Amino acid sequence: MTFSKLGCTKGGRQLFRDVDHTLQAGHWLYVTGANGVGKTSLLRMVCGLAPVDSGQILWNNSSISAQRDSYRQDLCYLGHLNALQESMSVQENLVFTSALSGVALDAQQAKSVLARFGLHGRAQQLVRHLSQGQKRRVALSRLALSSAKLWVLDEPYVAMDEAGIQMLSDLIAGHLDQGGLAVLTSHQRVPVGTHNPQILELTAS
Ligand SMILES: Nc1ncnc2c1ncn2[C@@H]1O[C@H](COP(=O)(O)OP(=O)(O)OP(=O)(O)O)[C@@H](O)[C@H]1O
Repeated sequence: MTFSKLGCTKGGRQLFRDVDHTLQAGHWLYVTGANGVGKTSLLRMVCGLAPVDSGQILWNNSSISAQRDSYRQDLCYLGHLNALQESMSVQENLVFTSALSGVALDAQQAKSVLARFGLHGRAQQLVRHLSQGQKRRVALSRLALSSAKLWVLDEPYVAMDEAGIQMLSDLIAGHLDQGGLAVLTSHQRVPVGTHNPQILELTAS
């Protein structure tokens, strides 16, 4: 994935401009910078959730805006919010979001991924009855079910305890080992196995 002279304007204010970076398969990009500098805005552009104001984002050497459907298949995005249906059970949420990406998840698969994320026995519980950290774990367990090549994660470690942080780091490392890519923001520096990050520090323009 390549950023070419990428720029972002919000509310008439230029946040950043002329950002150039290339991320190869098997690597991850750690987007850093002060509060409000535009990290989430950058991630939203990478996901196609916000238009690219200036410059380009290339995926497989062509602009993401020219290949929206196929690009979406290659992408798994976890934002600040967990994007869970609070009134549905944990298992229903996993089945539902898997179906949206064309994967038919059975109960056994759901149980085993939940066990892996320390949520054994929670499959039938309503999401609204989970703690913040448990909700985050459900959201993150979607990554383990995703075959997307590019993971875009906005503050994925928020509300996670030490075991959860390790679990997620191992998951990302496994993804990179298989040739995946990840772009993430975090206000805490997190090691991802032996994978050193490429660092993109945004600064106010
Ligand atoms: N739709 C919008 N209209 C106007 N301003 C916006 C809009 N969206 C974001 N902003 C502003 O753009 C700036 C960057 O926001 P963004 O969420 O990208 O920052 P961030 O680097 O992720 O911050 P943090 O570290 O606090 O999460 C902020 O000043 C924010 O108020």
